[in-house]
Amino acid sequence: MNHPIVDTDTLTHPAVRLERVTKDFGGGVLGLDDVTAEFRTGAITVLLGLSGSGKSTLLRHLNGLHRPTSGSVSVLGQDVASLRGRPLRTLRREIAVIFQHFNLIGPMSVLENVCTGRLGSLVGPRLSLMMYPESVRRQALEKLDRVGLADRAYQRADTLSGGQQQRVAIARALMQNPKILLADEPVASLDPVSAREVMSLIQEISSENQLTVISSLHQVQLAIDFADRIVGLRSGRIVLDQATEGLYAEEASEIYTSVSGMALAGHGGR
Ligand SMILES: Nc1ncnc2c1ncn2[C@@H]1O[C@H](COP(=O)(O)OP(=O)(O)OP(=O)(O)O)[C@@H](O)[C@H]1O
Repeated sequence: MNHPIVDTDTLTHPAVRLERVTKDFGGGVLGLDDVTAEFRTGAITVLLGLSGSGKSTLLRHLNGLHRPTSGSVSVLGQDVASLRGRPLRTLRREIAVIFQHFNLIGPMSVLENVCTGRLGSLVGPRLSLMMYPESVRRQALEKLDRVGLADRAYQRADTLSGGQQQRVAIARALMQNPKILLADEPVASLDPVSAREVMSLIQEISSENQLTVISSLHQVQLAIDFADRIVGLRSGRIVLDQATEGLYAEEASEIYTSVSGMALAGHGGR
């Protein structure tokens, strides 16, 4: 009997669900304010919003770096806030994170940096390339090849351009074989061409691996071009939740108006 290749149960259930999540940082600051949202398996969702609107706070709830003051966060069917120790580490292996500043170890080779993506599942310190099992080094080379940088494997990471460094960070993330990729302003430090290349790579990888991507961004146009859905935050609340299909460039500034609560400069700002 043939078994289905795609796990339909996984596809129909959201990878992530937040239910009435509030994060009170004290002093009257609500990082999140009664947020309810679902993030579908294999979809790319972009979080938009002004600085301080709660995008990073939301992302940090998904891998247990923040715990909600009230409400619940379910990731891959698990209640994140109830996890500690090993079960939390196990869940975190399913969740890769990439950052604005790439977080590579500059003096180390590109290949060594990619190998560190497997550190969570290896026992003992791995300080040099030769200390990684051959299978890990081979896998790292494959991931580098996937992001188009196999020819840079033995170069120091800090000699690469910003766009290339982010692609190395994506290769490192892929070493976890993650189910979820959290991207905290992944292209904020890049020029517009490199930014599009990185977003395009994330889109391809998401579709190849049914990878659920949740990314904060500041560029509405990139969100429209590369995401399935936009979630807008303002003062910790969701003020917009919209599929990008059929959304046109002219609507971009309108979206930002809803997210920021003010019109963009040059578009009738008050
Ligand atoms: N650890 C913390 N302690 C106290 N307040 C915090 C903490 N982390 C975030 N905040 C506050 O919560 C609110 C949301 O911050 P957050 O970093 O999530 O915003 P953001 O949308 O990611 O901003 P940016 O685009 O600048 O990264 C802000 O008012 C911020 O000052």
